[in-house]
Amino acid sequence: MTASVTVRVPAKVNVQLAVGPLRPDGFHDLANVFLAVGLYDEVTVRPHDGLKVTCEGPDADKVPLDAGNLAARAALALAARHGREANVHIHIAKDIPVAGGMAGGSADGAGALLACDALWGTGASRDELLEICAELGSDVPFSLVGGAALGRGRGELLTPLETGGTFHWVFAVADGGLSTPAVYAECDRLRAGTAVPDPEPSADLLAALRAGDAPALAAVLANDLQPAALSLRPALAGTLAAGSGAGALAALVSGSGPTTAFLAADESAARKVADALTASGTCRAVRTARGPVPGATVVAG
Ligand SMILES: C[C@@](CO)(OP(=O)(O)O)[C@H](O)COP(=O)(O)OP(=O)(O)OC[C@H]1O[C@@H](n2ccc(N)nc2=O)[C@H](O)[C@@H]1O
Ligand SMILES: Nc1ncnc2c1ncn2[C@@H]1O[C@H](COP(=O)(O)OP(=O)(O)O)[C@@H](O)[C@H]1O
Repeated sequence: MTASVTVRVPAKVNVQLAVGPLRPDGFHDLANVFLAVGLYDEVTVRPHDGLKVTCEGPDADKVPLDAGNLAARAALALAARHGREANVHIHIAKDIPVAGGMAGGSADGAGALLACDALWGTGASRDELLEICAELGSDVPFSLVGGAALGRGRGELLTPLETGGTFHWVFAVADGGLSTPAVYAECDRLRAGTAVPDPEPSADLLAALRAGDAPALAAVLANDLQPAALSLRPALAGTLAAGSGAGALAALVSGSGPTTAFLAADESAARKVADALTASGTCRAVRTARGPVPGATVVAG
């Protein structure tokens, strides 16, 4: 019997996040172009008497360890579908910033799902796993799939995208998180009274991804949630300016923030931007990562 299974799952940055009007169900239709980047959480599951979640890492104290944890919810959802108990100890080695707009919770949900499927020998199909992911959260399917993808609907309906190369990113991690629903609500407030178009992917952006052309991608990066994140956290403007001033090709808020993302021309440019951001004192931590990278992957067990 397998003693444990470990799954590695990447963070994401949204290279385009076009947000449509508020839907009656409280969500927004999106054109959400995801890129998986090489910052990872690792989720390990092993048999246990009952369900237990533990977490280690610099942000571990901010992660809920009860049944609200997305990893626990994933295990419970898979177990319920297959008529078994979720008797499992889930351990999360967390490196993705918490509540940072990089889908760390979603990563843990997708990771726990894949890990439990392997541990229990459930043999769930890819489609079933994706269906459970979509029930857990809008971003969870992408954490399973990785690479680059266009998310339609509330972000859960994925079409894989071709990429022609590797993009070099720098991430400035802010002090504290931002609540995703609060950022969407602020976006609605800021746009009240204006006509909000249906969200559409940018053809130029998809072409830049396909070509692996960083300057072309930089010219069209777009996040409709950025004004809302800046409104709730005005200090982020200073972080964006610090990275831009250090030679980043482009700077933007990652998803709902407050992590800010900087696209660099190459690895050495990324290093310079990272050093300048660290020296600027405008953020808590600085990380570099490349993308695209694969989605949730079993690495042990
Ligand atoms: C903004 C994005 C961009 O990729 O991610 P983050 O930057 O937070 O990581 C996502 O849309 C976040 O996806 P996720 O964090 O999975 O959200 P969910 O759990 O599905 O929804 C949480 C809440 O966010 C709002 N929400 C989410 C998705 C969506 N298309 N429209 C929304 O309005 C709703 O208020 C919802 O109740
Ligand atoms: N495994 C998890 N890791 C992190 N946060 C989680 C997890 N499960 C549930 N959460 C909750 O989800 C919220 C959003 O976390 P996260 O997914 O890291 O950020 P974001 O939605 O900005 O990408 C957290 O504040 C926390 O309350």
